[in-house]
Amino acid sequence: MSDDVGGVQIDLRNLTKRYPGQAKPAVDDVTMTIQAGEIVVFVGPSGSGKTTTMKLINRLIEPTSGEILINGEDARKKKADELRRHIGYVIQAGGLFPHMTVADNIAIVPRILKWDRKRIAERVEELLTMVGLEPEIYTTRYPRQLSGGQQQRVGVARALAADPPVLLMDEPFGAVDPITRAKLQDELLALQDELSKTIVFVTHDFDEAVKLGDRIAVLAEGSRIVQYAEPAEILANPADDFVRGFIGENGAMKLLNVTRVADIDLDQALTVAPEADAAEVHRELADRDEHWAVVLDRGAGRPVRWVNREELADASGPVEDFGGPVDVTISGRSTLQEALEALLRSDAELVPVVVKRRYRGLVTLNTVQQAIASLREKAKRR
Ligand SMILES: Nc1ncnc2c1ncn2[C@@H]1O[C@H](COP(=O)(O)OP(=O)(O)OP(=O)(O)O)[C@@H](O)[C@H]1O
Repeated sequence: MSDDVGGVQIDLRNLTKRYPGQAKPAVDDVTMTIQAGEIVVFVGPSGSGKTTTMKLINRLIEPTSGEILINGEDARKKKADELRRHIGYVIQAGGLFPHMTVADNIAIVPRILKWDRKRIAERVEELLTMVGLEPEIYTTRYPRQLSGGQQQRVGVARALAADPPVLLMDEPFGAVDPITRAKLQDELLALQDELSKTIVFVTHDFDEAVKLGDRIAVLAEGSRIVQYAEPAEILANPADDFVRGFIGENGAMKLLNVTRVADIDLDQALTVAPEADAAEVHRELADRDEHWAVVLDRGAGRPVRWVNREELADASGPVEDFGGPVDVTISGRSTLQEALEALLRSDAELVPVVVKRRYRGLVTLNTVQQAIASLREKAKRR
């Protein structure tokens, strides 16, 4: 995420919504802080109150009691219309007006704000480009002439029109096929890298929450917050069986997917120069009771070969004549899942990690296992 945070903090304080005629409140005394520039995902079963909580933020629904502070200011003290101009809102299938062109849909808020024609046209063009739709083709189309994914992109463009600090997204990608959905998710993350809005995102899909969320709020009935934490922490240490139920069977695999190689303790094997004496390397490995050495090239510090101790028994001459070439390396940005994939794909028992072309350490099956164990430990201590 960029340092330049475009979003603002949102505070919900003892927020309650009781619909008329309902025995239980849909939102029951919810208190939480949504930090500026973060994507916070609400996940929870149908009827838990996710949508109601979201609509309380832009006052499409008025609370029965409690407070909503946006950038420290009481949302209820503002005119609802005025408030909504600073909060973009995206719903399933984009929620576009069918009788308006793409350009007119996007221009709704700028027109209310009385921008001049030229400024609006420029903004529409800029936004369409930003969401990956060619302005020349799409400005004059009507929503029915667009695919589901394209409608969704226009919905996002419309929500961003007046550059609001806050975006509310209510199951925006629920109505598109899985491939388009994954693409839209990637696009949202790329946009967010640039814009750093404060985004509240509702979904019932835990995998979507893990992919998009800086933080996930797992909600139960009454919008009760069962756990509110970073995805890795929830995966490593689910608060209870309710959260575990949401994660599903393969929580450990999902944890591999949200953990980056740069953030774990790597194995540190002996590193040697290509011309190092094989017998000496063997002795040193035996002394250290280690199995592998990594040969780094001269100067650049890139891993070029790996050798194991057994191969070096009775060997003589330069170590570069032994062992095998390093043909797979991974970067610090890779996920543990990608590291595991690389390990299983290659014949090697280890995969060197290379950051800025320099060797940093190794990933082995043991490294992966240790990393998961230590993530769990850390999450428990919190
Ligand atoms: N306008 C309304 N009048 C009365 N009850 C309502 C109204 N809207 C929602 N509810 C009730 O409030 C509770 C929370 O609904 P809400 O739509 O916020 O849940 P949700 O978690 O978003 O559900 P879903 O995932 O199915 O969209 C539900 O019990 C619902 O029946």
